[in-house]
Amino acid sequence: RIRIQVINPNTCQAMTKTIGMAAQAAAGPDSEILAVCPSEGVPSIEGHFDEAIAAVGVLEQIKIGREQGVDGHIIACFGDPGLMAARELAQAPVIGIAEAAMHMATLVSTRFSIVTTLPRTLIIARHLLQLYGFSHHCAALHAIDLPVLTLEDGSGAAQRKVRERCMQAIKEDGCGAIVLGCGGMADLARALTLELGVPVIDGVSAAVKMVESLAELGLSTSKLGDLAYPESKPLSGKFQVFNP
Ligand SMILES: O=C(O)C[C@H]1NC(=O)NC1=O
Repeated sequence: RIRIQVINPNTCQAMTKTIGMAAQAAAGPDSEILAVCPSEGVPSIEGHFDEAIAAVGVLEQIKIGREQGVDGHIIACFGDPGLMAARELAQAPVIGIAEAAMHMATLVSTRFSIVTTLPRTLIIARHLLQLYGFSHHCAALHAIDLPVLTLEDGSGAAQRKVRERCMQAIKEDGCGAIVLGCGGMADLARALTLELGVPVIDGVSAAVKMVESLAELGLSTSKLGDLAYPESKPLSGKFQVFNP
């Protein structure tokens, strides 16, 4: 039995549910999904400041997951906030949905486009493309120019904008695949793939399959060198939660 902790780094319960359901839909019969979000923090992540705040909550959840003995952790926000810090803290694999979706897209296309939420977060996706070495694989980046939480407002407006932008990207970018740039879009990928006839990739589902693969291969985060457990020192104030 593989237990996978899926962390929505923002504190929106509805989005945590959307993400958890998408993860469960992708999970194999022997996998159990534990969908969580930080007990405190930021309701949505729409920039560098939000990411910095969210990262602490991610690390708290990583610590809890490690104590529960989970077989893998997923950071279900397209900025992959706290990913390397989480890998230092974790024993099991830690995968961010942006890296998962980008890797998957390179396996089924020569170039992919990204569709995300606010224009100001495009720079975060660009930075990740550079960091992960996928800049030359990305044809273009688009934003639907709606706040993240409109994906959970029940109007369907954000979902319609995502569909429009995907169609526009397919027409204009010369891309072979689309990466959905938000954890809250996780439930849209399968229907859009069928309707648009090109791979539309959601990082939550991609990360679930990658964690399952790593777990079954007996691979976990290397503790040799850069990702060794953090140097032990007495943390103070609100960070005492991390003291051993
Ligand atoms: O960066 C974005 O636009 C999306 C990102 N923000 C968030 O709260 N969850 C996410 O996946």
